[in-house]
Amino acid sequence: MNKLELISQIQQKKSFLCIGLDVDLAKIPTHLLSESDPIFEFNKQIIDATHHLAVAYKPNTAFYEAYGIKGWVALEKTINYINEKYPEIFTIADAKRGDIGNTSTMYAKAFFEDLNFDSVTVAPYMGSDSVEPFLAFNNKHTILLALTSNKGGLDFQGLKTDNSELYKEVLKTALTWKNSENLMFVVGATKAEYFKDIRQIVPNHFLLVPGVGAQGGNLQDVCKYGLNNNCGLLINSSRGIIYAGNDKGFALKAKDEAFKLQQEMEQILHKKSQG
Ligand SMILES: O=C(O)c1cc(=O)[nH]c(=O)n1[C@@H]1O[C@H](COP(=O)(O)O)[C@@H](O)[C@H]1O
Repeated sequence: MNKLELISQIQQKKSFLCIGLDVDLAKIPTHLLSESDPIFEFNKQIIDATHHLAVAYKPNTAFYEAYGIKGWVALEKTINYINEKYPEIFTIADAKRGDIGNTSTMYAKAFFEDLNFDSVTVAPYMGSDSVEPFLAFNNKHTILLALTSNKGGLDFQGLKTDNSELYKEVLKTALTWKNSENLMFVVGATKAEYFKDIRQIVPNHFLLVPGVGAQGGNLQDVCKYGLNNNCGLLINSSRGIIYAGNDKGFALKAKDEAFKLQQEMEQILHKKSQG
């Protein structure tokens, strides 16, 4: 999917919501556990109930890898289901990869070619030749960790270099890499006060913003400086939406939570369009 298609979906749905499919068998409704593939069944019902409110889904691969082959099969079934039934939706493999060049190429093939995700999250720590193999894929997007939502995110990302903080150097340097137009950046919703500075360095790129909901990030605070003229934000909530209910009506509860965020987003987009 290209960026224009993503922007057009945001405009049509009046939403920039990304739903995180972080499936934990200990948290899903118990009646699903007798299904042959409880993880996929859970995802399918969540997706069917929320696809009109969300523009992206983000399975975090940890929640699938933890269940071995069965988990990986459920991940494959989930991405195939989204691509076949809701091809307009932007998909994110949250895998936080990055390695020496030839290894990164294989990671990129796994997520972009074999599984056919639109994007993958990547760590910048190993530098240009660990990220450029991902950027080489046409119409695929590499979402680079810039300033993460967790408390320890500042341990290294906030370190002062000779020039500025490390996360700012990551943003500036990444812009010089080949095919940098295929980049998006992760900035945590819990770091709303940093968005003004970040938008000065990357005014046009999309930012994936996790941390709304369970981690306490605030949508309005993020949007104050995070929005750009194309919206430029994908706001993720995982637990806050998918575990809103845990009985037979869980998908409807998830829909209600997604609807609340979508309504807030619609108002924010409307206000922005009024100047
Ligand atoms: O890359 C991510 O998506 C990510 C980056 C970050 O800085 N913080 C963060 O929470 N995430 C992921 O976003 C999701 C947040 O989930 P909830 O806190 O349940 O909404 C999880 O899958 C995290 O791994």
